[in-house]
Amino acid sequence: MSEQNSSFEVNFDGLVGPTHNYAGLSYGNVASLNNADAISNPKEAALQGLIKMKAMHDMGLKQGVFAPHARPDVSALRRLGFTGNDTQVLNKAAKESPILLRTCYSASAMWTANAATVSPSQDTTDGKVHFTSANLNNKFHRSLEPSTTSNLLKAMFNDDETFEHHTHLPDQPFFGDEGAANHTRLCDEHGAKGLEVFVYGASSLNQQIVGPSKFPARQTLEASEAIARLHKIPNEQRIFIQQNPEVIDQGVFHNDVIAVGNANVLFCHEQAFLNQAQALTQIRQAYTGEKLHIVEVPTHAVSVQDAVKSYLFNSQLVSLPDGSMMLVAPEECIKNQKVADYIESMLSANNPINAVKFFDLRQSMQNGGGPACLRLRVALTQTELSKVNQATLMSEEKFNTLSQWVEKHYRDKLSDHDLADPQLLVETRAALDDLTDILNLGSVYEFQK
Ligand SMILES: NCCC[C@H](NC(=O)CCC(=O)O)C(=O)O
Repeated sequence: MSEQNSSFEVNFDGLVGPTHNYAGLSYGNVASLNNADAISNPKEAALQGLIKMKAMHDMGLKQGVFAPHARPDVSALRRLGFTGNDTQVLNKAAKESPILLRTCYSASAMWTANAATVSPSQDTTDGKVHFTSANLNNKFHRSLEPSTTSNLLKAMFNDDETFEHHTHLPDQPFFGDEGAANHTRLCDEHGAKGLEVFVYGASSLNQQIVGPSKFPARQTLEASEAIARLHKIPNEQRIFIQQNPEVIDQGVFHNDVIAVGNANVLFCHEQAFLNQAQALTQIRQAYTGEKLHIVEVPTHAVSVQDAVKSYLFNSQLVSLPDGSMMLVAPEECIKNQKVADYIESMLSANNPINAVKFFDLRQSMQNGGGPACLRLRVALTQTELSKVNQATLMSEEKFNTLSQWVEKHYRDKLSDHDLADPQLLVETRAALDDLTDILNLGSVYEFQK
């Protein structure tokens, strides 16, 4: 491959929105439920995210920014029967149903691993990069995301010859889709053909497939199959694997809480997949690259409970420009002795992962989102990268502008009580109006149309 058209993985991180709060909305997500009444700090949350983005950029990686959504979602509240002007709608909702008000205030779009599934041009028969926004219909607050996500994706990847955008799958549990959190791509290098691994939690049609019994399976096989079809991925370049229903019941609500892939490495817990030995054999057989490394973590080293608490597998695994591989982990991993010990032993063992960097992402972690949840990966060639909206790419200058923007517009404390304050809506709209200029997005929000 010529230097001119070398390929990269670009991570588009969700910029945490000004209404980041803890509302306990995600049944099956242990952190979200445990922190239901905590007071959030949106300013700190956004800055923690920006520091990670800047650090990735400084390591020579390609880094992008994904804008937050407009919250509160006043039109969702209107659709639910709250009437009057914006202030009246908020007042009525605060009085009649504080929980609905919380859902419409959620900043959950920050977890862009759930924004969409992306297939790079090397994997698609038409040679385009395909995007399907996730319908996220398992949780009401997240089901509000797909149309704005599509607007944003189109404003970021705005070139019809290069990028293909698909409408999210029908808004129905039958096609429950949580985006890239249940999808990974294995390949010798980012510019090579990949094997796309789709991980589902249950099937809507096949009753033989037994899902979890306590917590919901958010991704269905039928959704994953539809996406593989939409993205024009040849049969031999895709595989569908079932997540272990027992770990979903222990709080592994997305596959990226128990496994992460990068290039030719799959890093997973030994209980990640149903019938794991067989599942890994299938993956090995389907892999057409030269060498696949599977780093499987045994339960005696790290229990499922420790994996859920520390978010070890929600680390990002990235290939650095010098060809080495780094684990980008949440700080919670050092605080857990077993996990810290495991990481140390893994770095010196015979596998491609040879460095680790820890980040303080506590504000996001407390809602169940680690480093990998916060980013959407898009593998692009140099030419494709040149077609991306350049204002959405991270640089020293962009980092400074965005940090100042956060300092100017964000509150440092948000509790349930604050959500009834109509001033918060005014503040968020002013912030997002500024942001769409900074990121050159045009009018992507309903309130701007
Ligand atoms: N990939 C990480 C997603 C985390 C997200 N948490 C939330 O929506 C919590 C929101 C709250 O409880 O306020 C979820 O569960 O989908």
